This record gives sequence, C-alpha cells and structure tokens, in this order.
Amino acid sequence: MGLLEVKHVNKSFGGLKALTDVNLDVAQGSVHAIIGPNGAGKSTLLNTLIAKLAPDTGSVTFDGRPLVGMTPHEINQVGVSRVFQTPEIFGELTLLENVMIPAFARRDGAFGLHAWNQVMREGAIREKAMALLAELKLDGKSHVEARHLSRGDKRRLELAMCLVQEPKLLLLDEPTAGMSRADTNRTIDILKEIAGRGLTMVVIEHDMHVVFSLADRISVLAQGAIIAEDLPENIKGNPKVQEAYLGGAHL
Ligand SMILES: Nc1ncnc2c1ncn2[C@@H]1O[C@H](COP(=O)(O)OP(=O)(O)OP(=O)(O)O)[C@@H](O)[C@H]1O
Repeated sequence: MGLLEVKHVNKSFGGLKALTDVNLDVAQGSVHAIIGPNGAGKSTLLNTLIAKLAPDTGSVTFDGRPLVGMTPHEINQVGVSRVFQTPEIFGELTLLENVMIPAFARRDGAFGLHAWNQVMREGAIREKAMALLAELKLDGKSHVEARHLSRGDKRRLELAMCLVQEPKLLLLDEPTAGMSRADTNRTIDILKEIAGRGLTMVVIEHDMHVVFSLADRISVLAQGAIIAEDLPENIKGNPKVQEAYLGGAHL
C-alpha cells in the first residue's frame, strides 16, 4: 500500500471535467512526479491532496487515513507539508524566525503571536532551525530579514520551513519555477539529498530537467486523466505521452 493513495477521483468545475477517474499510488520513500501540459489538471489534483478542493467522488488516503474532509491544518498535523509556487514566508522576520515558527506550530499544534517571546527562548527549536538553514546553505543569512532574499533563496527558506516540521510527505509545486539554471541545479541537489534520506515527495514540475533528475516514478496527466504512470526511462519513450504532452515532439 502506498503512503499516499488517490482512488477514482473526479472533479468538475461547472461543465468542465478537470479530473477524470484519477488514481495515484505514491510509494513510501519515493519521489513521484506529476507532469502534463497546461490545463491538464495538475493544480486541481494537488489541491485535492491538501483539501483545498473536495473531489466530487473518489478518495485520498494518506498513511491509512482519509484526507477528504480534513482541514489544511489537520493535514499538516498528520505529516503533509507543501512548498507553494509563490513562497509564503514572513518578509519582515529573519530567516531563523521564519523557520522557528513552523517548528513551534508543529510541536504545539498552533502558533499565536502572543507566544512569540516564548518561541525565541526555545533553545532546542532554535538549534533545529539553524541546522536546517545550514543544510540549505542559508545559515550565513540567518539574521537577515526574509524579504531581502533572492527568489531562489526564498524558495529554499520555504523548504526549510516545511522540513523543520519533519513531514512524512512533502508536496512540491514547481519547486524551481522562475529560478536561474544555477539556482535550479542547487535546488535539485538539495532535493536529491533530502530524498536520499527517505522522505517521500510528490513533485509537480514543468521543467523536464528537474523531473528526470529527481523522479523515481512519473504520472502523466492530460485533459484531466492519467494517461501514463511509469519509470522515467519508460515515460520518455512513451508515444502517448509524447503526443499528449508535447504534440508529438520527443521528451
Ligand atoms: N476554480 C476553477 N474554476 C473553474 N475552472 C477551473 C478552476 N480551476 C481550474 N479550472 C480548470 O480546470 C482545468 C485544469 O486546471 P489546472 O489549473 O488544474 O491545470 P494545470 O495542469 O495545473 O495547468 P497549469 O500547468 O497551466 O498550471 C483547466 O481547464 C482550468 O481552466
């Protein structure tokens, strides 16, 4: 049984069928990429995984628990973290503070601003946050306000904010979107290292260099349906995928 299982999910917006009988089985410890052309339904599928959207029919199960009906906060508490396309960080706070907040929220179940002074006195959480910043090569900037970071650094900060919660599943929505090639390659290396330690990941990504560098398995969505699910080397040569995804061009 997969850590994350999507079974027969359907979702329509008015007359438009955005997802048709979607199935996904994400094995523990794997990196599973979801690819597909614009409008294929990738974001819709991701949103059903984090309960931002309720499927019309079908089920989403994580670690044996149904996710449909949970609040996004509850989903986070059971071990699912996600990195957004647009980094959601606190620009006026330092990097260290940004990483300490989710660590505190994870441990105590919630975070209120009244608890701020308490957060900063938490030695263990501070150490953990610093260790993660070091891992993401951001420790030299731990006392810089997050708004001053480059786009690539902001995305890595957000990754640190997810990882500090020690999730069982990390959802990455175009983790390298808008990055330079050098930044993209640094991010790939970091994600590879994290994946190498056994963290399960679901990655939605347009950049094929990123997909083929990271993924253990790939599911291809086209017009709301999964048209292929296979090892990366088999996806590359799949004529159905080439046809749907790139209009017949080679991946
Ligand atoms: N809230 C919504 N209301 C109506 N239609 C929607 C809504 N969200 C998505 N859609 C439609 O559902 C289809 C799938 O969209 P979705 O954003 O999931 O695709 P995508 O694969 O993520 O595309 P992209 O790669 O461009 O982000 C599209 O036709 C889109 O216009």
